[in-house]
Amino acid sequence: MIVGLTGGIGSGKTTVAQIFQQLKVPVFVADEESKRLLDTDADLQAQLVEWLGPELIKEGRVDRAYMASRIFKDEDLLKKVNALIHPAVGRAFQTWYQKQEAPYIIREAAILFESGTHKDCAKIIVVSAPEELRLQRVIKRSGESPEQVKARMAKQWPQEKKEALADYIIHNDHQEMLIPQVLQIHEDLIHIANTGR
Ligand SMILES: CC(C)(COP(=O)(O)OP(=O)(O)OC[C@H]1O[C@@H](n2cnc3c(N)ncnc32)[C@H](O)[C@@H]1O)[C@@H](O)C(=O)NCCC(=O)NCCS
Ligand SMILES: Nc1ncnc2c1ncn2[C@@H]1O[C@H](COP(=O)(O)OP(=O)(O)OP(=O)(O)O)[C@@H](O)[C@H]1O
Repeated sequence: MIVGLTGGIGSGKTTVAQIFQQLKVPVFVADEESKRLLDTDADLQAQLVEWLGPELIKEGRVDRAYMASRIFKDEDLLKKVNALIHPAVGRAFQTWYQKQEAPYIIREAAILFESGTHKDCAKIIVVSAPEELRLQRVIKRSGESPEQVKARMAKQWPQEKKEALADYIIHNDHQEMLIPQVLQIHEDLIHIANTGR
């Protein structure tokens, strides 16, 4: 059974995914696979250089900060990049998924809904946190400016739209503890995987 895990930038998906991993639930992380492809797929790199220019490659690797500075302010470019990378990530997921034997697995992606991937998921978990807190977390983690982080946020669905389609919502706002929320969802998912309801 495929369970989608999503939430806007800085909501805490990765933190939640790590708790599921500790419960021995296999987790596929779309951001990580996307990074691996950027570093290793020569055809993908060549196409990106064509669109973004030779400045994209620094010391043999994709300059991620440069790529972010270009794609999140250019709607057409972002669409093209998404259309190039997302199918490749989807293929990697299928290869990975074939090998899994756990009752359920987690597919983590920031843009699960935006990319249409939610359609492959039996259940969906959305991690939510107030926008200001998400903004501060990401600025602290990445050193990007508020404007840069807001540009990425603007390319993602609003949190309320995601919450409306969620089977489970995890609140990561310092009001509720994360681990008990994850444990309860895990128990429920194991039950569904074993009984079909
Ligand atoms: C532009 C890149 C190189 C910037 O790398 P960086 O290390 O700064 O960010 P990272 O990949 O860790 O992503 C951090 C967060 O940015 C947001 N984000 C990334 N890509 C996108 C996108 N295409 N649309 C909206 N938000 C995005 C997500 O919230 C994500 O969790 C990278 O994000 C990228 O290659 N994006 C395009 C491919 C993509 O969609 N990847 C994400 C899922 S497959
Ligand atoms: N409950 C929390 N308490 C304190 N810090 C937190 C909490 N949740 C997340 N953070 C921190 O906020 C930052 C963003 O969290 P995380 O990386 O899990 O978010 P994400 O949703 O995966 O973001 P992205 O979409 O950018 O990948 C991280 O630096 C993380 O350590």
